[in-house]
Amino acid sequence: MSFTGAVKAFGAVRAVDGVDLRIGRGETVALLGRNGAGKSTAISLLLGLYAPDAGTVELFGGEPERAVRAGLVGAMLQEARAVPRVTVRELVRFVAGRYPDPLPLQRVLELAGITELAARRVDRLSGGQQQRVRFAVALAGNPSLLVLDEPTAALDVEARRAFWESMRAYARAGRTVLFSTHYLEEADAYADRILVLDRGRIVADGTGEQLRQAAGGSLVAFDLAGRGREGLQLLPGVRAVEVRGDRARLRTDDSDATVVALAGMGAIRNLEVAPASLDDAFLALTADGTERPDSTERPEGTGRPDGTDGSGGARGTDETDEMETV
Ligand SMILES: Nc1ncnc2c1ncn2[C@@H]1O[C@H](COP(=O)(O)OP(=O)(O)OP(=O)(O)O)[C@@H](O)[C@H]1O
Repeated sequence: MSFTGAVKAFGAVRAVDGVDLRIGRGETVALLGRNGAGKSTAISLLLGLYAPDAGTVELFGGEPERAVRAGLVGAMLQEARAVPRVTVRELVRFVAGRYPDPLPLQRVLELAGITELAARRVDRLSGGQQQRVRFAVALAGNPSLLVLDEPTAALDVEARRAFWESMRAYARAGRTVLFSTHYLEEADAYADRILVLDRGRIVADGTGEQLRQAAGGSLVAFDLAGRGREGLQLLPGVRAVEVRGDRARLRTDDSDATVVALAGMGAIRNLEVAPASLDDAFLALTADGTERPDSTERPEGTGRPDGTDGSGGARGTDETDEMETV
């Protein structure tokens, strides 16, 4: 799948604002971004629901619509209204029947965790149950690419865990999965690659670890014990300083150097060093302040992920042409 300079605007709002992107076969990719960042619009472009105003979007080497019609894509969108009167089984069977090589019905119901709901009417299910039915509908055709827009938004903790297990089982068989989410920990745990979208642009592209690095590798916290914050910003490695009450938190690229400098100042009361969380990374990447990289370039330290098997080393952008693209 590829986006090349893709733009989609609604009046003055550029919901997708010049996105360049390639996703290879077999990748599991998370799309992260604040409300209104452009995730759903990007997904709609990918599925051919919108045509780009500028640039191109390709799926399986051609127009998205063609790939969708050929049954290569299964999608779970945010606001599908339940079809009245049909049962879960009837709906899933109907959808599966429209694909050339569907999964067996029982398998779909099992993967979506709705075996016991099969005889129930779709329009009488709870929000979370309907969401699982939408997942079943997306899976039914055994698509090569699964696109999921906030798939776990209405799910309880148990259903969420079951959902991710099924998604993983599906992805393990070599399928490509693209999902959007607001849950950073889900992106970190289940995607090999995280794309952060902000105001219609991709501001980061890498593994969770790479994003954490890009945001500033570590957090160093200590008690100010009455001293001021002056000079902390200038300590080696420090990128950002936050003071709450008597406690200072420094985001640093080089925690060793920062700690040595703090020790030299005698500022080591209740000293703590912790890796930056993905939340920190996300906030740094999408904040309105100066910390946000204000171009479409990847922030330093991010790049294409090296996959999760640890065998391949980092994939440079210059190799992307060799990637087998969805
Ligand atoms: N059909 C539309 N008409 C007008 N504006 C739209 C339309 N769809 C999206 N937008 C605008 O485009 C921007 C991106 O919206 P989009 O739904 O893609 O964001 P999102 O990242 O999916 O947000 P959320 O996390 O809230 O679902 C927003 O400013 C939104 O208001």
